[in-house]
Amino acid sequence: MSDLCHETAAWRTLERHYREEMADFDIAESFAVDPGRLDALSQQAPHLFADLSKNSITPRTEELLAALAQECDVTGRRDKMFAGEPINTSEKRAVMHWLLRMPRDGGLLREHAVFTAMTPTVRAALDAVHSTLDTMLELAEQVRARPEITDIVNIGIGGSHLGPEVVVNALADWCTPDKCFHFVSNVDGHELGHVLSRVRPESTLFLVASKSFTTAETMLNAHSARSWFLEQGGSLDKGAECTIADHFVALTTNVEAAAAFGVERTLDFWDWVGGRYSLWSAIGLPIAIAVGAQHFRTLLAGAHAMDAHFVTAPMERNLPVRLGLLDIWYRNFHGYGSRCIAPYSHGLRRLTAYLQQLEMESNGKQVDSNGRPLTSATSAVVWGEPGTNGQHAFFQMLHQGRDVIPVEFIAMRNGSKYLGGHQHSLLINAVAQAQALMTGRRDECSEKFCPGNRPSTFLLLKQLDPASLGALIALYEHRVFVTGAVWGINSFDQWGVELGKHLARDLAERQASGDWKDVDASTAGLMRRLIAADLP
Ligand SMILES: O=P(O)(O)OC[C@H]1O[C@H](O)[C@H](O)[C@@H](O)[C@@H]1O
Repeated sequence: MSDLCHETAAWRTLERHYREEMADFDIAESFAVDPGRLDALSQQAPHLFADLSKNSITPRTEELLAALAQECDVTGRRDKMFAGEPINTSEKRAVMHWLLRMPRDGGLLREHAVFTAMTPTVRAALDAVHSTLDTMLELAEQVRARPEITDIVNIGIGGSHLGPEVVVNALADWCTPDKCFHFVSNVDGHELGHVLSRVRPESTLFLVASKSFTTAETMLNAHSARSWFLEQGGSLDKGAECTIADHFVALTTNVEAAAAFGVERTLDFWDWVGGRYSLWSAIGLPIAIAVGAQHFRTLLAGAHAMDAHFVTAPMERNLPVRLGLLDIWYRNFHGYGSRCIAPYSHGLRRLTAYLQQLEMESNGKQVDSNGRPLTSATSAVVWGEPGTNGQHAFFQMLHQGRDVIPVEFIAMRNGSKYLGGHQHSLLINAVAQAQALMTGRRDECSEKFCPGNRPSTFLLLKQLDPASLGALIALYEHRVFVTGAVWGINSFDQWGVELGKHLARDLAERQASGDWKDVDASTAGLMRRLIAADLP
């Protein structure tokens, strides 16, 4: 048995199924043929309902995809992750973001082997998780109780930025109205400069969030914030009124580097928390300050419920597995190159950016975890915008363009506390778009013709609350795990990103020395133009 997915028997069967049974498949017609279609292809999962029935699949497709998952040992790989094995092979690290949301007593998994057969190392890690969590939530409550702190500035990028930003935006109804939250990530001075022009040192708390505490953008922004703080009357002197010690907190695994930077208060986490999976760790401090300890724990509980579902639900009713396999079906058998995310929610306006890192940084790889080249395509391009805005922009292409792009609708039955009457209109639009993509407009000719038969998935939450949001994000994490497991890749490293960082450092050194030897003409030419004082 080969462990390369495209060499499995299940893969060949799926190719045949695609060619022979699905070539003329029409989603709308399939509802007439199979009255049980909606029930078979939809399900309840923790905190959300998923309708997969408007996809180009049949129950038979799902059966064959499940056979592929079995042949690729998806559950075996999952169990290794939940046993704390070093499945991030290139960095020799365990992958245990799920541990960050496991209750001390194992919660929903207390009678499952994940908890009962936990190794002493993982058990010790769980203890450390809870002790840091308690400290973090205590600190969050202290900050919430300080009325003089009116602004929280989170300085971080990638995983140390996107998750907290998504959650704080999404949980706006739960956030303290007493404080303003600013998320600074770009090294473009405009971003930090703009924030600093609107805050005062004595009323601002800076959170320097960086797993490595070496990321160039974050370090430059943190140093600039520190200089600004001192220039504006802040002090290094512990006896002073407005001190760095009181106004800067570091969130990192690199405690030494944070101390060297001069931050006294550090919340740490561990190398087994991947950056893009870190919002549940100390990186979540801005969230905890925004929503408070209790709601942060509820966010964790929602994610834990999805973890338990992923670990215990049978394959055919396991939502992360079903969605992950659907992604394989579209990417590898239909050849669709992208997937559109359409959250019908202003609160989720940054979700797509978050998912772009989660999916494309995890699974945008071309070798498997043993370094063998993959001939099958991997991560699709993930893109999108909230509805209904997207309807007035790119939805035209989704309906009538030549490319078929599966769409993911995410909606909440209950809306924001503001202007509740708008929610109905928002939801109707989401459902109508999914319907229009499927049915098209086939009775018209030429310009008005819409082909229809365009797939979509509909995820429905009761409301955008801490528990549902936790479950939704964990659902995506595990779905990415499933696709990565089928492709056999290591979803937890990011060597492509490292290349860019390395070359940026190299160019900075060359700029200082003026040595452009062995640098391609375009790169050297651009650098010379950047340096030239008399740029035309
Ligand atoms: O948290 P940091 O160590 O500063 O890293 C921030 C980000 O850096 C890089 O872009 C990595 O590819 C991301 O995965 C990471 O989240």
